[in-house]
Amino acid sequence: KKCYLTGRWVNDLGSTMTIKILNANGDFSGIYNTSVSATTKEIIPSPLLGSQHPPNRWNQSTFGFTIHWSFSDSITVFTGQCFVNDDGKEILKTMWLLRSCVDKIQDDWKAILVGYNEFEHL
Ligand SMILES: O=C(O)CCCC[C@@H]1SC[C@H]2[C@@H]1NC(=O)N2C(=O)OCc1ccccc1
Repeated sequence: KKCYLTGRWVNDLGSTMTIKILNANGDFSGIYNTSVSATTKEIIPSPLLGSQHPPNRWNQSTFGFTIHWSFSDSITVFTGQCFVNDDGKEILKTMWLLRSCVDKIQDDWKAILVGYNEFEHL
């Protein structure tokens, strides 16, 4: 059983994403709907662009994507791997780096958050 990135995913925080394959070298795009916010701004869907190892090696492929948040000045980069677990379910194990926009360089130290999330196919 192979793990295909295309389609809809939900993570342990309840955030969802939809991935569509762009081309044969594994580039993809999609939409990310986060369910958690560090801001008071209204959360809206945000575009993502990414790439994964060549489709001819779909099984357990590694990938990365960037989310250009539509409701903040932050950028988040995810990286992970697509696994099929013992029950035959497709799981994305990911970690991300969030770069939030700080007002001055002296605040650069507090501009990065790191996180990890597991996604299941919807
Ligand atoms: O979505 C998931 O399930 C995993 C990712 C975690 C939530 C992401 S981090 C960047 C973005 C999303 N939520 C949020 O408030 N964001 C944001 O950009 O807020 C602006 C901000 C961030 C940090 C500090 C202050 C403001």
